[in-house]
Amino acid sequence: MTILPHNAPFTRFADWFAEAQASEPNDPNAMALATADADGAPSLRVVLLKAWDERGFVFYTNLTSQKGREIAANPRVHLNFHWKSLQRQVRIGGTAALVIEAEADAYFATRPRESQLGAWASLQSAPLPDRATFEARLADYDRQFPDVVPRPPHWSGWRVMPARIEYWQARDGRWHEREAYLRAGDGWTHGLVYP
Ligand SMILES: Cc1cc2nc3c(=O)[nH]c(=O)nc-3n(C[C@H](O)[C@H](O)[C@H](O)COP(=O)(O)O)c2cc1C
Ligand SMILES: Cc1ncc(COP(=O)(O)O)c(CN)c1O
Repeated sequence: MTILPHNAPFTRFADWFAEAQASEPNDPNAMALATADADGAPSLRVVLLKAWDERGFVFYTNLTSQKGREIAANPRVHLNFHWKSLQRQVRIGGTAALVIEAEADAYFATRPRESQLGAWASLQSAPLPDRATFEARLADYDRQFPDVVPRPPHWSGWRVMPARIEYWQARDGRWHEREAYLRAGDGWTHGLVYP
């Protein structure tokens, strides 16, 4: 099998993502993120892609959330983009690693103040007794940080470093096209998959 250059699967991602950004009415960067707990039980939720390059695909979240705890214990994850109007799906399987502090700080600084305060006030995935409790916590942090809101230590980014990337394009009669890239050393192997 041919070994393709290191950037081979990413040029297709660049094309498809640009087309999704031009055509999807909402959140073209939304992707489902699957994690598994220590017993192998899967869980799935949507997060937003905030950066990507040949190193991987970055999203930000609370590190003490369910997903944060699961990834810390088992960094093997899966991502799925479904661009409905383009009838396309991209599946990315790989391993997550925390972004460096400076990268997380730089992204956090671009977020609206309300979102920054939310990152402090939300004990993401923990039970919330009532909405007023969350609102009181938001008000507390609003007072605590009258100027710049620093990035909370429990909030950062994960970069999913892909081991497999599959591109799926719908075709008439369900005769879809599937093309998979598998990491092989410094490069990638590539092949078609039955629909
Ligand atoms: C379109 C969309 C985008 C979202 N983006 C994020 C995100 O980037 N980071 C995040 O922590 N939660 C995001 N959420 C909320 C998550 O889906 C989820 O509810 C939350 O992270 C808690 O997940 P967990 O309990 O499995 O950790 C998003 C939800 C939707 C519907
Ligand atoms: C709780 C939460 N955290 C983080 C994000 C990431 O996006 P942003 O940084 O644009 O808020 C989202 C997006 N919906 C979110 O809901």
